Amino acid sequence: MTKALKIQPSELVDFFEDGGQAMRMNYYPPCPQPEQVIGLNPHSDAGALTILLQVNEMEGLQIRKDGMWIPIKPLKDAYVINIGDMLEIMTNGIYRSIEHRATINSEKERISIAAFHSPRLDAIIGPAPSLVTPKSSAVFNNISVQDFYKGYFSRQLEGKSYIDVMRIQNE
Ligand SMILES: O=C(O)CCC(=O)C(=O)O
Ligand SMILES: [Fe+2]
Repeated sequence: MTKALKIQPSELVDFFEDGGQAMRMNYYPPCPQPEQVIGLNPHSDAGALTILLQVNEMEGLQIRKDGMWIPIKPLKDAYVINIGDMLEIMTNGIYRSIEHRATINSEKERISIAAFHSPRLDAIIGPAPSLVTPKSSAVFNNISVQDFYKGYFSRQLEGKSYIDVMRIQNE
């Protein structure tokens, strides 16, 4: 990733030396009226990278692309890798976090396991210094990882609205 971005490895890698991994298992029971409910509200993940397994290969995960919801069909033994908000901030918006949601079906339960990877909690994250140039100014403010999570978990999941709070406003 640092090669692709043409930045020093230390500008990304050091943040993950004592980084965190958190895991969530999601169980979505079937519902006779699936169009009336949502499994997981539209959101982007807070951390840097998420590795997601659609355990029993039931459809339900959708990503938002150009304003449309696109289903991500489960592939056997394959993981889905999602970019989270913190990686969007650290790459100054070059890698964009993906908005996604989970829907419910009427026939069978759906199970997924997500592993969220995050910089160490006491780090201050912001756009990598060499991605901020006179031609491409910083798009996001710096914030501590702890404060980022505090803000993220004290709000409702609502698309990508939280990362906008970190955006530098140009008058
Ligand atoms: O169930 C899924 O496929 C998505 C889960 C998810 O987005 C999450 O746990 O953050
Ligand atoms: Fe998610």
